[in-house]
Amino acid sequence: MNTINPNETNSWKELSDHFKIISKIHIKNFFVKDTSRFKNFSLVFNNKMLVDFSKNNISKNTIKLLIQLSKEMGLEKSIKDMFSGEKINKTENQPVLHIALRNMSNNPILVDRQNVMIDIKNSLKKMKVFSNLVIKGKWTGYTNKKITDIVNIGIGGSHLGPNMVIESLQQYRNHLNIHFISNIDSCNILNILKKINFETTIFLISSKTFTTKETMTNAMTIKNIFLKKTKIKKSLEKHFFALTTNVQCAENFGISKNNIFRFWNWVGGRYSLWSSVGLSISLAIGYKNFISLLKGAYDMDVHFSSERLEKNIPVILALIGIWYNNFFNTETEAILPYNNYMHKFVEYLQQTNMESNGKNINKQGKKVSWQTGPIVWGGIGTNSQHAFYQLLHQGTKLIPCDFIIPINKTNEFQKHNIQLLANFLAQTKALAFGESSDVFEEDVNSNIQISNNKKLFSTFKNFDGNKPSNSIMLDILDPYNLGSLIALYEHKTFVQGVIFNVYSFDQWGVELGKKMANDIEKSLDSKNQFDLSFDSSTNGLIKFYNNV
Ligand SMILES: O=P(O)(O)OC[C@H]1O[C@H](O)[C@H](O)[C@@H](O)[C@@H]1O
Repeated sequence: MNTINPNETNSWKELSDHFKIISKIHIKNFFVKDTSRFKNFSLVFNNKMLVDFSKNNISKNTIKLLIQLSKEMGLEKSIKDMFSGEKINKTENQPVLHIALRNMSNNPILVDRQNVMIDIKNSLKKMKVFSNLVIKGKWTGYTNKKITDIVNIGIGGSHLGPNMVIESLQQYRNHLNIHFISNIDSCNILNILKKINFETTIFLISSKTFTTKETMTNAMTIKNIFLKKTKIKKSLEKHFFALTTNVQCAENFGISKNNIFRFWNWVGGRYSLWSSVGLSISLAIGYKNFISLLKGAYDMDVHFSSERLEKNIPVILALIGIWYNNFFNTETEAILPYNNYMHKFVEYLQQTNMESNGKNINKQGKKVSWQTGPIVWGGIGTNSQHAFYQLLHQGTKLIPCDFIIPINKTNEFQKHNIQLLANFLAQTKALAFGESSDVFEEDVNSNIQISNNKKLFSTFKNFDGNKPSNSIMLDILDPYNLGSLIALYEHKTFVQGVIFNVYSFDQWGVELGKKMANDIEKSLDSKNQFDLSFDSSTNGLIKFYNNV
């Protein structure tokens, strides 16, 4: 195991010195000095994805030093360890093998000397058969009607991935309506109940552990309402399914054996959309498209595990992220997809990144003295341009951005597509290069007496530029490219975790809140006379609730 901290490496010291030079250079000057800047700082994946990282505060030497850092932190070995099924999730004593779920090669992947590919292939077969039956109307409900609606009941990784993929791939959707119940807030259930007919709806209870409170409470409520209506216990067999690693708990809940779609403990919750947790995806867009999604991710896995670091897209994006996070001390990064269907992408990435690398203890159990995972946020373009871009352009915070756009030339609204692309290009250009306020003077309303205030007025309109961004262009938004894009961000997160020297595949930070919620829930039970043995704030809030 690597035992070095990033800030103890030689590269870190070199990068700190290098930062003092680079931080004084405006991005536009890198372009002046190097007329082949785009060529030198962009990579193409499979002729389908272009990653332009030229509009960053980096030189060739920056990349060289960052790669040196990754080598000192043992990145190459860490990649090998993950792909060969080593138990790299040490705090849970598990391998991390979402890459096995999309392994399209014939190579076996071993966990405790067992080839997991056999179970994975069987699971895929089961998903294929079931998806086809439902889509073709051959799986019917308890009154023999065809299925029209699917409700996925799950939260966190058992919700965000499938929800994001299904939203992003709207254009590949079939006739099935897909709904998600995730929140314990009863508004969520009530809203979905208004839309569905139990006779034609199936429920996928999606939970790796099958113990998550929200999911179990929601599933039990739905089951009770369902049985009240059907009055036949056997009707559950036609309508209730489990996507889980915990077969026993699913059976105890009343799910029949055949209706359990298994996956395994070595799949992290936030990396589980490739497993049976993706059943809602396979139902929504068809099994063939689900396989294309996996294939896109697999090709990115091959690129990530075999390409040299200098040309490795997830590695380069991860290192640029480290450069800002740890040397420029930026606290956040913005993800800005220019595609309306991708409106759930940021929410999904927040879990991937922030749950993985939001850690303050290193692999040796010591408090870190360097910054770890950034705050990930963002929104879709062009809407966000009219909401928060003001701060990106003229605020006091430096926010590195990823602009993402799938090219769209096919539909009849070409004017819209062109305007969308023009905005995408204009924003990254404005951020990087800025513009002197003189350019705007001719726009100034002639009624305004600007002569005295001219200087003052123009400062408000000044764009300093020098704001970094990556541009990611996809040749189309299809299952294959979306798979590649998701895998790219998964691996970026992994690389950063290696460099931060933290364990990226556990999430102990979510436990305390869950435990406290259980204790407080008991005290809210009126039978217990509102136990007020907490701190004065919690007690005060409970008293207010009690008196309303
Ligand atoms: O799939 P489940 O076991 O129900 O877990 C659902 C989610 O809850 C947990 O609190 C974790 O923070 C997530 O990583 C996980 O995806």
